[in-house]
Amino acid sequence: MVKKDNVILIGMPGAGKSTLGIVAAKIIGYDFLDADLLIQKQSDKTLQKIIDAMGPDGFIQVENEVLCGIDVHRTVVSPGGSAVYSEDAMKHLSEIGTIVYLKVSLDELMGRLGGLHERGVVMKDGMGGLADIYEERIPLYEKYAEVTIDMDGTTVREAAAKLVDTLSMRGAI
Ligand SMILES: Nc1ncnc2c1ncn2[C@@H]1O[C@H](COP(=O)(O)OP(=O)(O)OP(=O)(O)O)[C@@H](O)[C@H]1O
Ligand SMILES: O=C(O)C1=C[C@@H](O)[C@@H](O)[C@H](O)C1
Ligand SMILES: [Mg+2]
Repeated sequence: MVKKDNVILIGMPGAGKSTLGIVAAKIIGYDFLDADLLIQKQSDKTLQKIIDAMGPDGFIQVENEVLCGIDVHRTVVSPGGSAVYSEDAMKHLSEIGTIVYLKVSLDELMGRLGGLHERGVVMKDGMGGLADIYEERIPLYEKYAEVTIDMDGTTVREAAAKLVDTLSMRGAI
């Protein structure tokens, strides 16, 4: 059986997967892997270029393949917010780690991101903005979450502490 010794952060763009992933990894002595950077490295293109060239579905396919190939131990993994569109990838990630959903309200995300300008996100046809993405994805984050942490109203430092405390209490690290 594969050892489930990683921590996988999921959640909306701007939920803090990348920001908290590296801070938490330092606190608990794990490695850190930002899967967005892995996609860029393996494709030799920026995320935005992949999305522009292949469209949302093409990007999701690339992301799925890259996530399925992740083979790490004692690592905090931060995929992009769109990872939950890929069933194979989520199956693989849930086999190698504990899936932690960083739950942040739409209001708080709006405040953090100020909309979606300058931030490459997978926006399917007919979607108008962050609220549409939020509505479509919340059931997916909830479906895959083994642990859910409400991060509204926290500073980065408080959120990192909350993440580490929760993981420790759950025996996930
Ligand atoms: N409590 C908090 N926890 C995490 N990030 C916070 C918090 N409060 C504010 N922020 C800010 O919100 C942003 C989170 O962005 P980050 O890139 O980490 O999100 P992400 O979940 O990795 O998104 P993506 O899916 O696009 O990769 C950062 O600018 C960070 O400084
Ligand atoms: O949530 C999203 O749709 C995305 C988030 C980013 O991290 C990247 O993975 C990509 O730009 C898509
Ligand atoms: Mg990120």
